Formats: sequence, structure tokens, C-alpha cells
Amino acid sequence: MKLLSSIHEALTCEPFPILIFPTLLIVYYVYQTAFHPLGFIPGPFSSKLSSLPLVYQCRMTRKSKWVLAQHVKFGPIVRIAPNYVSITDPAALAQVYGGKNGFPKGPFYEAFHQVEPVLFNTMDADVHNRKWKLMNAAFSPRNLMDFEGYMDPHIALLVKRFQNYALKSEAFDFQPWANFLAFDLMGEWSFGAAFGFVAAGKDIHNLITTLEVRTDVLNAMGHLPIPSRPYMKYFPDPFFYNGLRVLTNLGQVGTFAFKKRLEKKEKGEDEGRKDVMGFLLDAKDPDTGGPLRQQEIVAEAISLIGGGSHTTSVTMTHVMDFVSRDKVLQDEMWKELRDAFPGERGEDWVASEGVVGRLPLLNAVLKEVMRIRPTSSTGLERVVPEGGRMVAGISLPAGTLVSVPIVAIHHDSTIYEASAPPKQRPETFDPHRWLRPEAKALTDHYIPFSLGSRGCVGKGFATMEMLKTLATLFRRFKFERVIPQESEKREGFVVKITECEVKISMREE
Ligand code: HEM
Repeated sequence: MKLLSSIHEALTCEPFPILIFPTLLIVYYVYQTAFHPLGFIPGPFSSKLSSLPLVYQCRMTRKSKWVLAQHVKFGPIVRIAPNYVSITDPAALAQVYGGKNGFPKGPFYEAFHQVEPVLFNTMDADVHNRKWKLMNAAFSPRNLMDFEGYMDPHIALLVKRFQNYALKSEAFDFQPWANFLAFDLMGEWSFGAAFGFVAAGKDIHNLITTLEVRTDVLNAMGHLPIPSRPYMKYFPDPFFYNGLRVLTNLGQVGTFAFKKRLEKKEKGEDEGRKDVMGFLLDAKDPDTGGPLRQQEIVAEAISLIGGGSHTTSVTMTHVMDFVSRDKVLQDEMWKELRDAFPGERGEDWVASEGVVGRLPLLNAVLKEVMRIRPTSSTGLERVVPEGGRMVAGISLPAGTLVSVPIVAIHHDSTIYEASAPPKQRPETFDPHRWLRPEAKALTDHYIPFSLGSRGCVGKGFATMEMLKTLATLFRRFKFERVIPQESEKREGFVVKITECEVKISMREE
């Protein structure tokens, strides 16, 4: 009795409740470091306890920068959250992402759920396999070739808009225009109709900004436990509540586009046109042999609007940022373009895919920009499959989240110093590295579109769009960057710069 009352006294005495929290924290920390299967992996103290530091860095739009800083501090293998390991050893690339047996996508992707799981975010290998066969056929080189004619009027219209700036000698920000074009082309490709952004010269209904803000928020939310995510709209931070409350009802936009596209098809308009919706309307469901469900077609098409627009517009803006600061390089590119497309160019002229794909310097510039500033810089989250795996020499248990940051591989000195003049660092922007014989050895570690079975299905489309647009613009105009300081960067799911102000003038023939 005496013993019981003294225990009760000890528990209820003043300092005890104060001690509960630190004691639990110590017990939790000891577990996370000494007994957790990832306890032996170094990393920041707070990241061993919670994924909140990672979420915070995403919220501050600097995730990759922070992850890279942790690698500098702790080495090539870092625990960036209690159950999440980031690896910069290039050997991990093939193990995590390579071939058909890359690891499945992790719970991060669940945050991007819209309508129903799609090619991009499904975590189920069989569902992915079925969808990949369908979508890969829509993106076949033959279909892309047929689509080129639908791209050209939009690029030509952009040129007309830029001619106005040239005539008025007015500086402007390139980035919104790159967005207008990329969204129009993606509307044309996935819905069968452009949005009309280039024609209007503005972000109609704020759709582009809304999608951008939303993606930034989802990028942060993807690192929170799934059950907590729906409550983030109540979190007192405008980044979250503005990003999540915005009315994007993309499902409705997609359904409207679907009905329009179906109507056109039934009337026999645009016969043989192979945009994604048209293609999927004709496709057979491999499981039932019948047509695909409307909801599946709508979900895939709207997911492409999100995934295929900002990626290309941001990459073209990065190219503009580098080239408009480098007069010598820009003149060299122009000479290559003038030789490939000599003489007067008609008003509606747009550089053709067949030619731009073979221009060494233009391709080298695009490659180098995507190497040094990959639009998708981040480590793409994957889950270690059942049974666990050895990755980069360490044993990771099943269920561990793992990723290899693309930007780290693109700046790996063991790989990229070999392609450069002596003592040149991988941070140096040098398009000519891709024109030297050593470039062949770089291909395995050049991964702006990721790799393996979950690599980018839109790579061919993106490359065609970017090369055609950039060739047309640099053939016609001279660009000069207005603000000499390096532009600030923000990273949501993609890394963008906050401005790309340029002055523009017409090129003499
Ligand atoms: C410069 C432009 C682009 C870049 C840098 C890029 C990059 C990437 C990367 C890194 C992935 C892997 C994502 C992950 O594992 O989470 C990916 C996947 C994907 N991309 Fe792209 N992309 C670009 C353009 C496009 C375009 C234009 C489209 C559509 C027209 C597209 C559609 C997709 C889809 C559907 C996936 C998911 C593929 C799958 O899981 O099987 N992308 N992209």
C-alpha cells in the first residue's frame, strides 16, 4: 500500500508531466537510431524522427537543394525521413529505376490522385503495364509525325506575338509565353483542341497558375502520411489552403473536352487525327476487348495536361535563360540554323522536326540545359519490394522509400568531369561536351526523363516540341537577357526560375 502510494506520488508530482515529453522523445530517438532497420544510415537528427523536415523543405520550394546539402554533409546515402533513404551513388540508378523490374512508385504519388489512378501515378505494376501499352502506342513516332502539322500554327502564332515585342523594342518575360504555348499544344495533343492561351496572350481563368500552385502543394503533401493529407486544407498556411482550395475542377474540364472530341469523331470531322483522346476513343480495352471507359480516357488526358505542359515550358525557359545570356553561343546556334534553313522565311514558317532533330549544336544545348538544370531534379520516390534489396551496397528492408536525385547524378564529378576539358567542374555550362567523343559514355547517366519502365512516355513529344520551338525562335530572333543577376529558383515537382525577362530583335537574313 505504501509502495503504491509512493508510485502515485512520484507520477503526479510536478516535474513528472514535464518530463514525459522529453523522455518519450529520447525513447523514440533511441529506437529510430539504434533499433530501426535504417538506424545505421546517417542523416539529420530531425529527419530520423519525422518526415516534417522534408515536407518543410518542399513547402519552401527547395527540396533538391536541401537533399543535396545533406549528401554533402553525410555522404552518398542519407536518411531524409524515418523510412526514406536518398542515394547519390550512380550504381543505385539501375537498381531502383532500371529495366522492367524497377521498384514500384511510393505513397508520394497517391497525392496526385485525380479522377482515378493514371499511367503517371498508379502504384500497381499490372495496372501500369496495361496502361503503358495503350499510352505508348498513342505516343508512337508515327503518331507524333502525323501530329506535327497541328503544332506548327501555334508556334507560328507565338512568333507573331514576339514580332510585336521586337517592333516595339519592348522587354517581356519569356516564361508565361512558354507556358501559353506548352498548354495550347498539350490541349491540342491530349484533348484534340487548344485552350487559346497564345491567341489571348493571357492565362485564361488562371488555369496555368492554378495548376502550378496545386502541383507545388501536392509535391509537399506527398511526403505526409496519407491519412493526414485531407486535413491540410485547414492548415493555417496559405501555401496549403490556397493551393488546395482553388477550384480547378479538372475532371469537369476533361469531361467537357471528351464530349466535344466524341462529337467531332461521330460527325467524321478530323478523320484520322491521332491526338491522345482520339486515339484512346479508338483503342480496345485489353481486358474486355470493348471500348475504354470514358472515365479512364478523361483521367489520362487531364493528367497529361498537368504533366506535359509545365515540364516543357519550364525547360524551354531554362534554355532561354542560358542562351540569352551568352551572345557567342546564340550566334553560333543561329549560324547552324541559318545553314539548315537558308533564305527568307515565310510568315508561317516553323522549323521542321526532320531537320531540327539532326542539328548538333541545338540538340547539344538542349541536352546540356537539361543536364545542368534538370526540370525534374528531385529523387523520384520508389518502394523497396518484398524481401528487401541490396542497393548501392547496403541492405534495405521491404517497404523502405528510396530515391536517387536526378540533379545529383547530373553533377557527379566522376561522370561529368570525364567529358570536359581538364579541371572543368560539372557545374560549368558547356554544351560542347555533348559534341566531344567522350559524350557517348555519358548517356547512361543522363536521365532528365528518368529511366526504365516508369521513364517519361512523353519524351518524344517533348523533344519535338522544344526543338521545333527553340529552332524557330532562335532562327528568327536575337534575345538578350534584361536582368544580369542569376534568377531565383523555386522547386515544386519541377524546378523553375522566377523570371526570364528578355529583349528581342529580328535577325537579318
Ligand atoms: C521536358 C519535358 C519533360 C520532362 C523533363 C519529363 C520528365 C519526366 C520524368 C522525370 C518522369 C518520371 C516521373 C516519375 O517517375 O515520377 C516522367 C514521366 C512521365 N511523363 Fe514526362 N517529362 C516531360 C514531358 C512530358 C510530356 C510532354 C508528356 C506528355 C505529353 C509527359 C508525360 C509523362 C507521363 C505520362 C509520365 C509517367 C510515365 C509512367 O509512369 O509510365 N512528359 N516525365
